Amino acid sequence: MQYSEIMVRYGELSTKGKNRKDFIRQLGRNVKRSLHEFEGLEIRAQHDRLHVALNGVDSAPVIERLKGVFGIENFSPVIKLEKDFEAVKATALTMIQAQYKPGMTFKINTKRQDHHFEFDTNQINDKLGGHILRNIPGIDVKMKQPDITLRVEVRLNGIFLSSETIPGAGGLPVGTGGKAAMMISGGIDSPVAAYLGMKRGVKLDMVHFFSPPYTSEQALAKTKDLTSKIAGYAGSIQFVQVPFTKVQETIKEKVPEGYLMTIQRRMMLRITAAIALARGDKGVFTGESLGQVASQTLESMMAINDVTTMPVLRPLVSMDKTEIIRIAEQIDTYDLSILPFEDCCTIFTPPAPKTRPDLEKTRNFEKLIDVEGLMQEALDGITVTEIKPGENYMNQQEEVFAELL
Ligand SMILES: Nc1ncnc2c1ncn2[C@@H]1O[C@H](COP(=O)(O)OP(=O)(O)OP(=O)(O)O)[C@@H](O)[C@H]1O
Repeated sequence: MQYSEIMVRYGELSTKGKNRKDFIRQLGRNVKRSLHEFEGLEIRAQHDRLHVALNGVDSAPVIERLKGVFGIENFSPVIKLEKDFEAVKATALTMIQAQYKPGMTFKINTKRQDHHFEFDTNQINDKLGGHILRNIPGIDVKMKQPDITLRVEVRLNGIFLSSETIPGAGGLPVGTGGKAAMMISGGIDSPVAAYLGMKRGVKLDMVHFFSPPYTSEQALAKTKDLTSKIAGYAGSIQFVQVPFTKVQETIKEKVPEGYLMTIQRRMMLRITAAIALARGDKGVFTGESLGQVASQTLESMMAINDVTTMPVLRPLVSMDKTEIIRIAEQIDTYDLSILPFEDCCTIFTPPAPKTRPDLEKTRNFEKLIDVEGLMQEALDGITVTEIKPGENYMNQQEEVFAELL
């Protein structure tokens, strides 16, 4: 069916009073960015709804994209007709026929803005309902929770028909909640935490630590691919890669084994907080949850958090692994995450790290390394890449390997 426009209903932002205007403007920008390659679309963000005029563009791929934009409660593809009631009847029938399966019920729901139109609301409901009943044998009318609701809006500039309400991604438009740094590994959890952070309207810069030659180019490429998946919800994401080999080697050489992991994490958080500050980010997100591994006890979090006053946000803190995996599957990061590439943290983690590190001991052991010097060296080595949806870094790596062979 060739629709003329998609009508988008706002989510939570409608309750946000004075911020409403900013939210609508940001959502408009985000929708434009996510639909940028469809030529001919006209996007108008108005105070109650956002309209995407299709101007002949196929609605199916546009609908798929809109499903990933935060701040949208739901949306409906709409057909706009001139005020010709015969045409309205014919189109209404085609729309319901397209959705009808034996046993289904329907109702017509009319709103009339143009009070000069030849029929009033009840007449329109009756006439269209009768036309459907006569032409689709077996279909029944049901007022409460019918399977199909055909919405008819008689506006000043035409008659608008819609019969489908497609759920949106919910949440708040990315960008309305400020900006933060996200510590992303190649694992299952951090991409899910990133998704949940963005769902609350936060724009994220990804920060990733890698340790060549202990971690491979493929492991780095995999994390970039995960970022590309998440970028589908944000338009594009800045990926900050931080060389971490020297820090890890020094810690391994100088610090007692039980405290290796805690001090490594402190260095990671310190460096991330410095990057965040320099980029105007107001917090650090991680994929930690309570009680999964040694770094994720309250004692451990206290010993690690000690290095910064920036808020450290952990959207997964109370989730079970099965819940996290379910979201990873839904956002299509799971299959990538489980590819077996090494992470710099796991490589240098001793078999028995302290699960309840002591804060004073941690601070004292850390004095054995040159914190400032190592931090500066890592910061001097960072590379920033702009990552867009649909990019594929792992394949590029395979091509490089193929050339070398
Ligand atoms: N190489 C890395 N670069 C950036 N952040 C990292 C890195 N490794 C771990 N982190 C951060 O520390 C958090 C905890 O990592 P850890 O490996 O202990 O747990 P995890 O539950 O396996 O997390 P994930 O599945 O995200 O790797 C990660 O979610 C991420 O936020």
